[in-house]
Amino acid sequence: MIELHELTKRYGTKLAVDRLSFTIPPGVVTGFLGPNGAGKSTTMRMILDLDRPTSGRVTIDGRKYAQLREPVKYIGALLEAKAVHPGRSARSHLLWLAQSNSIPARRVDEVLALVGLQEVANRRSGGFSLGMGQRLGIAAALLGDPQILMFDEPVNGLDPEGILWVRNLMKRLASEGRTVFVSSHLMSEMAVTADHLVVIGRGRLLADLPMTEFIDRNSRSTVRVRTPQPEQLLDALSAEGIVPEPAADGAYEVVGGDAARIGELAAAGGVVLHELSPQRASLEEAFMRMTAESVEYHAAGDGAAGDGAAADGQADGPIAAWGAGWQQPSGGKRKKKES
Ligand SMILES: Nc1ncnc2c1ncn2[C@@H]1O[C@H](COP(=O)(O)OP(=O)(O)OP(=O)(O)O)[C@@H](O)[C@H]1O
Repeated sequence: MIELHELTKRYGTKLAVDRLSFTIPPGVVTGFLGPNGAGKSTTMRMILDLDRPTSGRVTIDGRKYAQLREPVKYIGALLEAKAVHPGRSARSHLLWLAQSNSIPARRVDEVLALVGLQEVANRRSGGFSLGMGQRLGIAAALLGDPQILMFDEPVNGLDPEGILWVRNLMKRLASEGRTVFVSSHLMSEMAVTADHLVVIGRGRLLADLPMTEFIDRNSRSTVRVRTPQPEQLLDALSAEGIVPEPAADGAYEVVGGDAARIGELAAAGGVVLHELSPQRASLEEAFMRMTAESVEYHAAGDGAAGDGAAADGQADGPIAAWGAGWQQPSGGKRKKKES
């Protein structure tokens, strides 16, 4: 388990991480999301004692990183920056890491097999593709067989097969009872990998809750209805004050509607339906709505928070949509990128 208590990092006048407090529990995959510059890497670096907090603290199973004997056996990490000498082979890099952390050499071959790099284990890592480099970084993180794993953008540069492999690896590690903390810009991937989400914006905690709750709380649920008898449908629904909105493709949408009730009303009115489908927002839409106010840079002319942003995902949109379990980020209007 990793615990952050009021963790803060200031670089000169820049407040990169602002009093972050949250717990990363074992047994689940915890996703770490935030717009560019939100402070994710800085937070991860402080967890690993690579950056000194300005104030606040991090504990790993109740202890500070510096108090851990042989830390790689407690916590393994893949950070974005590659830390491998390009002239070294994958095997010699891992052997060097193993020797300096009293890990038996046979573990090197185990992790090479685990990440699928056996065949290139003796090649110079300088010639590795981005994806192979990621696999080597993951192998290094797993070397000490730690109970806690942290991955910053692990699927970066991986092909679809590699992405699937990382997804299954994360899930397996969590199912073994390990703590798995992972950041990614690939929302669709995060949506199917993480069980729990921690979202930050401008260094501050925006949300800390299960994935499904994050999406449900921060999205507009709608029911799509398609019929060859639109007038009869509108009549049938109006009996209960339901007013569908026409969608661009000829269907109708009922915001906050109950699909079962709509179906019953349509049936009672003898209305033929060609479609009746509840719509669930994607993680990307929910994320865009929630972080719209805390994005550090937007392209000039970027009206919405992104393609997935709902029309009402502005000013009080994401704030109003959240209950007591989240905090409003500091700062006012979005900053436009200067060109
Ligand atoms: N060494 C540093 N010196 C000064 N400012 C820094 C330093 N490292 C990070 N920052 C600033 O702190 C803020 C947080 O950066 P950080 O890299 O942690 O964000 P991030 O969420 O990981 O972003 P990204 O998703 O783009 O990787 C940014 O505004 C960044 O410019």
